[in-house]
Amino acid sequence: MHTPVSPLELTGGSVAIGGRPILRGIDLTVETGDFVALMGANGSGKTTLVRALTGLLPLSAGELRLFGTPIREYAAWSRIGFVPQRSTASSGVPTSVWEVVASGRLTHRKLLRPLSKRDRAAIDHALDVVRMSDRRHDGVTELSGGQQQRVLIARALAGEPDLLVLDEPTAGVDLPSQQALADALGRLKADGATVVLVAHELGPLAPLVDRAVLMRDGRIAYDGPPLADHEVLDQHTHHHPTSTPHDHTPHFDIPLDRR
Ligand SMILES: Nc1ncnc2c1ncn2[C@@H]1O[C@H](COP(=O)(O)OP(=O)(O)OP(=O)(O)O)[C@@H](O)[C@H]1O
Repeated sequence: MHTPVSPLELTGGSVAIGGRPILRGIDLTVETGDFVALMGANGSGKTTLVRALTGLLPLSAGELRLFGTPIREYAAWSRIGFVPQRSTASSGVPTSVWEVVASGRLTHRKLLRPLSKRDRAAIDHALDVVRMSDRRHDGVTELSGGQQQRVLIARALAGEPDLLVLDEPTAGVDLPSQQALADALGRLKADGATVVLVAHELGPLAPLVDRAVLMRDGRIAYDGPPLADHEVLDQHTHHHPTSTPHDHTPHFDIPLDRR
């Protein structure tokens, strides 16, 4: 439960894709129990950073340690739960909510063994945390986008990770579902979970976030307590925060207090 080492420790981390530098010299340490939001404009490098942090993208420079172990020696992948961006819970094959969540236990199971009592308990608990227990027999395609996102979080939770990384869990999700997601993440936080999530806007997640890491052009521009809208604007830019995505104007539309 009490991990003496940092779940994530990236020093001087750089990533280049197709020879183009995308992340430059990132220093980021996440401690046990942190609830971190990676924020920033479109294209600032948030998704690339979470992919690098979870070992999905190689570093071109720098060092990454996961739970104290250098990435090249790291093997305990079941300690990390990853919910990728805008993933769909199903690809046309009718799959039940329970099956999707149960697939999150795969890293814990011996091949071809039936689910153990412990597996079933972890699956039930994960469904309960996201409040989807009563939908366990439904097909995932019958669910709203927000409910599907909760199922994907439950799938990651079923693996009982020590670190949960989520890429834009609230993107494209209606406000009541965002609130339901925030409630689920709030229950995890209350249990001492370590969470790193990408968020364009915090919305209902704002009260949970202890630390905001603001990305700008592949670098960390700010790392500290979440700032209110006007403070962010005062500190970083005088541009009105309505610039279009993928332009090169720095914009910090982080409506922490909106809604
Ligand atoms: N596979 C790739 N090939 C080429 N360029 C890429 C690739 N992945 C990301 N990039 C580029 O890297 C930069 C950072 O992208 P990234 O997706 O990390 O940003 P982001 O902050 O997550 O943006 P968004 O909010 O739009 O998801 C962008 O300029 C993007 O075009």
